[in-house]
Formats: sequence, structure tokens, C-alpha cells
Amino acid sequence: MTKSADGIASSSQAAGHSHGSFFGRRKGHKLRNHQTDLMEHLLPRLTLDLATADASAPASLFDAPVDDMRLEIGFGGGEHLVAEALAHPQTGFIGCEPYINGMAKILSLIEANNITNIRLFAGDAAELLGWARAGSFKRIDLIHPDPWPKRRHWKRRFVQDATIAQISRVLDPAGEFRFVSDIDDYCSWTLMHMQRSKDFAWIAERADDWRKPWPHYTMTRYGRKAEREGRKAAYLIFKRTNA
Ligand SMILES: C[S@@+](CC[C@H](N)C(=O)[O-])C[C@H]1O[C@@H](n2cnc3c(N)ncnc32)[C@H](O)[C@@H]1O
Repeated sequence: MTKSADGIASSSQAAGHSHGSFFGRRKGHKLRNHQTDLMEHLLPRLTLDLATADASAPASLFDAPVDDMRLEIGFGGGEHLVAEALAHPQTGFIGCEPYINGMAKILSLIEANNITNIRLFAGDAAELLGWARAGSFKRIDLIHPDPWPKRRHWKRRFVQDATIAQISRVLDPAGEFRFVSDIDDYCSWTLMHMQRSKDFAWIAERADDWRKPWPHYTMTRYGRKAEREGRKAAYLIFKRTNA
């Protein structure tokens, strides 16, 4: 695996993406000194290196035994992932985020909260899904993915038939895929693709099941931004059905 000086997977690493490569920004504002220090010293200890990690024993990534594994794709600043890791200490979490400033933020939160049940992958989640063995995760969360609103960019959306097939494969037979977006068109897109896949059932029974966050949901930066700007998010929970 090739890595930049920041320890972040290079774009060539992300190139094996089943529906193209990673399309977002990798870098934003300059890191503060302590964040640079965390990137240099803490990130290597928590990094999931797909070239060397044993996909058949992902629980061995963690120092203490874990009961289950979960994945959050594109965790941004890491608020939701960190809250979940603190609430479920027996679960091992993998967080995937190619954006360097997001990685620096979550490292600060991990350090401040002494969290031991998170491992980090600083690349394209499609690559991580390709690496994982069947049935590895009890739950996969995709929260406010990049919306790519223009029709000619829809192919860049993370939710595609190919990624849904990979998500289905790496989920436990009783696993769940959870999706949040404040972009109506991306929610319909996701519902249409999930329905087409036949591997999932949308478990909503009444409007509040998707209009309101699920219990104990931690609002993210993009969720707050959407609320401020008057956009309501949808909270979609899909259960795997092809057990
Ligand atoms: C709109 S932001 C949302 C961040 C966060 N989930 C939130 O709600 O605040 C989308 C995030 O997904 C990340 N992302 C985009 N494509 C990705 C991919 N292929 N694999 C992993 N993360 C990705 C971006 O770097 C960005 O941080």
C-alpha cells in the first residue's frame, strides 16, 4: 500500500473502486501542532492496513476481545462514531474517512476519551468493503454521504448497485445498513437501489420511523448544518433478508 507523508492512503490506492475512485477532498485547512502529532504517532497505531490485516479475523485488530464489528463510512468529524464506540464498548468499530482533517479530529476525540474500540481506515470505503470477508459486520452506517446532486455526477454517489452488493456481502445475515441524508433525491435514489437489490428490507412501518432519528442517534456536523438550513433528514434502516 502506498501512503503519503501524512500516513493517508494515496489516491492510487483508492483507484480499485468498483464504481470509480474517491471523489472528495482529501485535505482542508492546516492541522494544528497537536493534531499533526496525533497523525504521526496515534494514527499508525490505530490504522487498518489492508495489505497486512487479517480479514478472516478482524476482531484481532482490537487489543481487547469484541463481540461484534461495525463500520461507519465517511465519518467526517467522528462525532457519531465516537459516541457509538463509547456507548458500545464490547463492539469493535472501523471508521473510514479519507479526509485528513476528519481523521485529525477523530484522533483528538479518541485520545480525549481514551477510546480503545475504534480502528481507522484513511481511504475509500469501497476498497475496505472489497477487503472484508463475508458476514464481517453487524451494522454499517452511511451518514450524510456526499450528495452529488448533479445528474452527471450521480455515478459518484457512494450508493450504487455494486456497493450495495458489497455491503450485503460483508454484513452479518442479520445485519443492518443505516443511511441518513437530508437530500431528498439521494434518499429516493437509495430506496430505489436498495429495493432493487432484493437483499434488504426497509424496516420503516410509520412515517416517524424515517422522519425522526433512531434512538440514541448522535447528530453530526452535516446533520446540524442541514437543520440550520431548513432541510429535514431521512433516517433509513435496512435489514438484510437473504439469510
Ligand atoms: C458530507 S460529509 C459527511 C460527514 C459526516 N458523516 C457527517 O455527517 O458530518 C461526507 C464524508 O464522506 C467522506 N467520503 C466520501 N467518499 C468516501 C468514500 N468513498 N469512502 C469513505 N468516505 C468517503 C468524505 O470525505 C466526507 O467526509
